[in-house]
Amino acid sequence: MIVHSDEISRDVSVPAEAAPAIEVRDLVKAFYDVSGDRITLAAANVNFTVKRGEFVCIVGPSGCGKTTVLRILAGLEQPFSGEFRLHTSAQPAMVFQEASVLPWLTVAQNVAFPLKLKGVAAKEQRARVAELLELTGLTDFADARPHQLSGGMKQRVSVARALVDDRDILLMDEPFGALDEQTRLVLQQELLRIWERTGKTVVFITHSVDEALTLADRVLVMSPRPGTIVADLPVPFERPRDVVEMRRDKRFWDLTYEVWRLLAVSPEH
Ligand SMILES: Nc1ncnc2c1ncn2[C@@H]1O[C@H](COP(=O)(O)OP(=O)(O)OP(=O)(O)O)[C@@H](O)[C@H]1O
Repeated sequence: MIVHSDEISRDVSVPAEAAPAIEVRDLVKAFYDVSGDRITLAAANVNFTVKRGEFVCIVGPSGCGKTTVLRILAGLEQPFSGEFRLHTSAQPAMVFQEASVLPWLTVAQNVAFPLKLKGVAAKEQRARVAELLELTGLTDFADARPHQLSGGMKQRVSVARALVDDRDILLMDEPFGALDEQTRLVLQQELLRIWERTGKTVVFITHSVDEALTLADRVLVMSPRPGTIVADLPVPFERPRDVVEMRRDKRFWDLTYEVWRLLAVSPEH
């Protein structure tokens, strides 16, 4: 889907002076094995800040601790040491690599689920779900069950559900990693359009350098395990972005090379 500039309802550039939404300081995470005598150091001295309304991608080799950092931010893991602050009153919303849809519910019921848990009135639920189905292109599939959907559509349901109760921070762990390249590109464009409209703060993990440069305001590069941030690269492309057109820009390939070089020279542990 091509985004036209008149569809954009807000200025999508993040002002340099924007307040921080997420602050991570000297974060360390270790896991103990069942006998408690062997530890795996998953992340070491992780430091970064994400501004309000910013889209930040984290890339790094497999096992370097990306998911661990995200799970700590989501409150699903405790850090070993260090600290983090989320400047928001609500828990962040999370989208995982595997679309976590409930197979016995329809698309609309899946999206409504967080509102139902909160006891939101039925009329308000219906209005909000209709809005999110529209935003994610699922209106015609409101009554479908997950087994009738493609992988990309299931992931759209996960994104809609993560946005339905309007939390400020969205944490995304390789949400498009299991999809084919073409579906992935379509969903990247749609995610950008949604982000441009909603102004969420997004932290997005990916193995794909290409995906990170397509989406992010900044790319954080992690070293191999125990992962730490080795580079924090601004991505200069103007917004709104067209995920296909931006590949004509030489800066895209220069940055791709730079990130790959950083990933290649990170010392193996
Ligand atoms: N619950 C756990 N118990 C023990 N070790 C764990 C646990 N969770 C993660 N680890 C270890 O921590 C390290 C970092 O894992 P993590 O899943 O954060 O990496 P990742 O960068 O997200 O990897 P990938 O890109 O392959 O998904 C790995 O060595 C992993 O085996």
